[in-house]
Amino acid sequence: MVQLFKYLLKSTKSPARAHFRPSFLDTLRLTVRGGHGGNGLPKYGGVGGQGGCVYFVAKEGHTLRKVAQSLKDKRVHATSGEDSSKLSIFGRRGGDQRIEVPVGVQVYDEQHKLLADLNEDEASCIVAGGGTGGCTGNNFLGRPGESRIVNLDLKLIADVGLVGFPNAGKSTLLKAISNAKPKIAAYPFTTIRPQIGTIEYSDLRSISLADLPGLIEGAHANFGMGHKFLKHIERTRLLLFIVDIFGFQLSPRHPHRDCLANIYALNKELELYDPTLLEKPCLLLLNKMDKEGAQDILAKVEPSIRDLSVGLAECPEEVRPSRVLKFEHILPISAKNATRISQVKKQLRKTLDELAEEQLVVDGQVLKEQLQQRVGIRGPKIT
Ligand SMILES: Nc1nc2c(ncn2[C@@H]2O[C@H](COP(=O)(O)OP(=O)(O)OP(=O)(O)O)[C@@H](O)[C@H]2O)c(=O)[nH]1
Repeated sequence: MVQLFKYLLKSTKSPARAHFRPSFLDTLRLTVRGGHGGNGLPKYGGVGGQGGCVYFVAKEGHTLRKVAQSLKDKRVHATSGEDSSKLSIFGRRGGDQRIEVPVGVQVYDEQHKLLADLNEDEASCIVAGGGTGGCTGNNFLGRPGESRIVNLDLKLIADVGLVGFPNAGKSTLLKAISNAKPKIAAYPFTTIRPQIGTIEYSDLRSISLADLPGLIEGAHANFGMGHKFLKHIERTRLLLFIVDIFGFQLSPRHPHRDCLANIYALNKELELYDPTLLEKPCLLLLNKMDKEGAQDILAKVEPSIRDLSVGLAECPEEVRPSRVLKFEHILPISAKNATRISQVKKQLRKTLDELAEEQLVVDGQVLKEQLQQRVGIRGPKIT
């Protein structure tokens, strides 16, 4: 009977747990410890085996949730090195612990010092070295391995980051332009976790587009879901801003901001979070152009959007940025009716290709300088 009750309770609890469990995990804290070095054997000058180390390897498709599930107590220990013995003068090395983590993970120590940035497949780093084996230098006593607490912080890597306030139409655009299937509803904060879609082109090239939800005024100060999503923008190469042409009001307690004020507010949020974000190339989409009156608003605000510094003085002080964005392109669209979506697709591709070309030139220049330094003045002339 007791068993039956236990079983029934378990079966009623699990759906609720599953419902409340946040499905997107982007930070994880682990305790890692390298193996102890084995002891040496003074009589024969035997050397103990080195302790194994703990290392992380980035794997495409892996998630932090999988890591958390595989390490129940969030502790990882490598095994100790073998002691030296009469039969084995050199003790065997301890076994390493390999932990697979998602691509895009940054590893920090307790003092928030960056230990490694695993931003490509198969990138790896040692997070806890093994202790040295006992030998003459340490009185034949093996040393303990390194031990520390590490924080894994996942920052998504996408070519394009979609930046906009709630209800602007980010999910609708993502659905229209890519293979993603986000949830769409007529109320703010429908999207509660980052969504990534892939845009495919006829020449088989594809680019990734991340919808970064939860951006509101004050997000830079961690208001709302603040940094949880803003941090993902850092890893994108291009920012795609999207605003509702009719403006946005977060709640009846907040002021209604028109489309131009929203652009300034987005500008200010990024500036306060990390001013270097303003240096990224950016495009602007003015959404919901299918609605009545949209064309009139567009005609009125377009000149001010083309040069944001012009209307800065009239912008409400609380959303006034000190440095304004310069959009490379401005496109009025209707995400709902898929109007001008193919143009957005083309423009994204064009801008990213241009960026890649510029990067190629920079990389070439760096390589040339490195070669010149290595070969020196007596080597062959590098042109
Ligand atoms: N008329 C019109 N409505 C649109 C358009 N794009 C989106 N909407 C509507 O605007 C509402 C919000 O759209 P979403 O795509 O969920 O907006 P979001 O920016 O993802 O919102 P959050 O999930 O809160 O971040 C929905 O009711 C959409 O149907 C458009 O081009 N025209």
